Amino acid sequence: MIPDALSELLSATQGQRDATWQGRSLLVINDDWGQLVLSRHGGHLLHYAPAGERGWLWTTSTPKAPPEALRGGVPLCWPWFGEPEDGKGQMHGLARTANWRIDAVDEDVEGGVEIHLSPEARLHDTLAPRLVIHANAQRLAMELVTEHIGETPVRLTQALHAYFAVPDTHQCRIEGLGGARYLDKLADYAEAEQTGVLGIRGALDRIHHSSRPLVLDDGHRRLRIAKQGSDSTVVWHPGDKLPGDIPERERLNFICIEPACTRLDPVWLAPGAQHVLSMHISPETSARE
Ligand SMILES: O=P(O)(O)OC[C@H]1O[C@@H](O)[C@H](O)[C@@H](O)[C@@H]1O
Repeated sequence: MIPDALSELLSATQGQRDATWQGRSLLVINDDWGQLVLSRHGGHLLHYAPAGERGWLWTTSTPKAPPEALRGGVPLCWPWFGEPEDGKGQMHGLARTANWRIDAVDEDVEGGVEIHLSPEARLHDTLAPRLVIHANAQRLAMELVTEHIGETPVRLTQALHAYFAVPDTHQCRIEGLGGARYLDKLADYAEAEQTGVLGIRGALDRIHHSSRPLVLDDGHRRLRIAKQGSDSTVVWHPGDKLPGDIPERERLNFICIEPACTRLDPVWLAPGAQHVLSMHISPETSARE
């Protein structure tokens, strides 16, 4: 589900074009394979839909203007997830509020598009990120690549903080986390184990220790969410206490499922090394649990 203004931009677009929305510079693609909207602010994917389908991602209709982060789509949490370790700096890192450059848009790659982005300015002394997005009628994949360009090992935490669009959060079932240990952020990081399918009934904020693929079943559609380079899966919904940039009428239109590297599995990157955090989303047709 995306704001009407973005739907109108897409309707007025054939192929690809640049546009602006809410102070953000966008790349808008409406092609035979499907649709995609990408904001340069944050290197932030706001929308993806295979042709003829309802969008897979939710984006708020009342976003804050830059330099604030936008809620929805897939914000990039980098080079830290959550609060910074030293207490200095903004929640979820610098990438989601930085300006990113679109380095390349390759059309007709596997029947869709491949987009390469990198930050306009340096975001870290020794780590350099870049993002690759692959989209076609069958799948959406994202790779957040981090290269170590310095001299000493560095600790990295991060997330692809995806907001999935759903008709009713309370009807969703998340399959594939059964047996995984998790930290419950709403209970002072108490540790527990997930039993069976995860349903959402209210506020939820958990870091699951898992590298397994999941299925998000929203009652109408089943999406398979696979990942690499990540042993943490964060599941978040604010419940009734909505952040100011989510209108009440959209409260149950999303659920966040975030492939991540967190305090459970920080990456220690050595000089010259590279880490890839990736997420691969595709339709799932068979029941798993
Ligand atoms: O409001 P923000 O900074 O976008 O964060 C939203 C949520 O993001 C989730 O990833 C965190 O686990 C939550 O604790 C947090 O509240």
